[in-house]
Amino acid sequence: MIKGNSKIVSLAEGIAKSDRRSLARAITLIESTRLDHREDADTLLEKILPQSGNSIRIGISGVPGVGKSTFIESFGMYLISQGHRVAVLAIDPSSQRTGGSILGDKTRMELLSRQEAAFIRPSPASGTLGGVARRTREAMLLCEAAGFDVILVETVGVGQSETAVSEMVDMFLLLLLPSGGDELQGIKKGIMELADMIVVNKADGDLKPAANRAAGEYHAALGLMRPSSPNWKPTVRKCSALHDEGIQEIWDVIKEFRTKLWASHEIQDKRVRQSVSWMWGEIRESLLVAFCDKPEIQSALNEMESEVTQGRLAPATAARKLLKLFSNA
Ligand SMILES: Nc1nc2c(ncn2[C@@H]2O[C@H](COP(=O)(O)OP(=O)(O)OP(=O)(O)O)[C@@H](O)[C@H]2O)c(=O)[nH]1
Repeated sequence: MIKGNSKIVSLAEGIAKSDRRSLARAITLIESTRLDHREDADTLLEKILPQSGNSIRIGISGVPGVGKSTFIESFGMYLISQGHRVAVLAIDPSSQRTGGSILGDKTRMELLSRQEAAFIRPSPASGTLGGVARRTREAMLLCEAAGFDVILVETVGVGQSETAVSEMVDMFLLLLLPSGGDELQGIKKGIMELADMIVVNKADGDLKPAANRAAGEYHAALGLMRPSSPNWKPTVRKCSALHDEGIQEIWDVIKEFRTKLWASHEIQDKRVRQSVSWMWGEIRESLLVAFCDKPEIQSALNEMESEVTQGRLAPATAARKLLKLFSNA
């Protein structure tokens, strides 16, 4: 117990001094599924919580190949040149299936990963989307406590993970390719609706005219949607991540977003809502785990399922019987 505590104290001190090794070790601790590690992680999070929150949290999404890592490298290097400290986290749904992460690995952002003012962490490699999102949120708090003032949370454009990311950030950026029309059809409307800014990447060379057209089409498409904030109309920008063009303009938009929505208290309110819904998500996840772990439930589950399958028991009745077993256990 004492040993555990002194470890936590030294981790917290390391984080407060922006020590990257302490930060990396702390994230490994919160990613652990061991019960004693979880308790240590909770103690650590409680300690660092007052130092968290001083950042702009930005979600970045886009289909594979749109240039996310090129963009994050270029954007991150620009931010560092402006005196910021940048943490890159990821939520990678594919890593849950394959056990390997395609996002946030260091080789994808070679230049950025060598910077003292950057911290890159791949997606937690296992667990449900809810579990992975939780650990990314916690990593975000730890990065903030370590003095990173811009947090980028990256995800692949496949749907559910975008929603998870949008629920933990202040602003959501959608990266798109310079091909309107067909692609526009392919993008789920729900994802477009999450975007506070659309960035058409690869606006360079032969792709420039297509990027202009695409930007116009996306602008028109956004115009048809009802903005989620009374103080912010989602906007479209073009850039070439490869040639570092348009990057400053994107940061200008982000700063404008932050200034406006901070003044209107929307960012603060959003963070409060996110925290409360995170708490409920945590309760749901933990209850389900506790439920499935109970031996009484495990031994009754098969029978109940087969009763439901064969139509002998209504699903709701089976659920209630199991819940009763759980609360009596
Ligand atoms: N012309 C041009 N090519 C770019 C630009 N940005 C990225 N690319 C190229 O697009 C390809 C994909 O870029 P990545 O940054 O790996 O894309 P990603 O979205 O991270 O892809 P995944 O790692 O598969 O998710 C690479 O060949 C890049 O060189 C750009 O601004 N202009």
